Amino acid sequence: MTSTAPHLIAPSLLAADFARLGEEVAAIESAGADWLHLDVMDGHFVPNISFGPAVVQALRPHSRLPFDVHLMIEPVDPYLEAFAKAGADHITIHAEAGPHLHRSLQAIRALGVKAGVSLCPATPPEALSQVLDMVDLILVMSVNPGFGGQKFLHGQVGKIRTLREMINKTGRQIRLAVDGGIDTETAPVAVAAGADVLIAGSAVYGRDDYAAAIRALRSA
Ligand SMILES: O=C(CO)[C@H](O)[C@H](O)COP(=O)(O)O
Ligand SMILES: [Co+2]
Repeated sequence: MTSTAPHLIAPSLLAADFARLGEEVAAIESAGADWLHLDVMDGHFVPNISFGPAVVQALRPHSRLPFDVHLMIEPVDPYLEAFAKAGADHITIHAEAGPHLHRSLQAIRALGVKAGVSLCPATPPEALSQVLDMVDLILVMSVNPGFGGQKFLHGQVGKIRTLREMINKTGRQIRLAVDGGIDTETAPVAVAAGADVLIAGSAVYGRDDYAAAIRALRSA
């Protein structure tokens, strides 16, 4: 079962040149990206540290693209307002990042931001069965979160398929994103399973020609 919505390409800033972030954000909009994916890592929930709300806020004037903020942090609740104020359009939290997923999703919605929830590779799709009415976006991690440039875990494809079926049954418009190891070989696999947002770091920011890389993913 595939999605009827147009597929979106969301380059991940994690693979950009951190010394030139403003230019990198503007360049990816000109290259035809649909969203900008921003990976926030805390060195606690994941074994890496990236950037926080101050960087998101500094980048906001450089692009009109929707800012898709992927929070790999624990706890999340104390930081939601800061990311919303910084200019996040979507805030995605991890189902594994605390015992009160429902409360955190309520808090995101109360901030007027689209609410997303992400699943690590070891978490089953059923973890979301009680919150499907509260989410605008589901993000399947096809690598273990924390680093760019890892290999796509093909064992996650069945989960993408199951989540597509769960989403279609709701009748709600919920985007299904796949994040990690997406390139021209794995993008068609993810889309065939039902994904409609492709998040790609190395396969876009790791290339010289961003527009060509985005076109290649779109047509793959
Ligand atoms: O959330 C992430 C890592 O935790 C990144 O979004 C993801 O890994 C993108 O990088 P790549 O396309 O290079 O795998
Ligand atoms: Co991400």
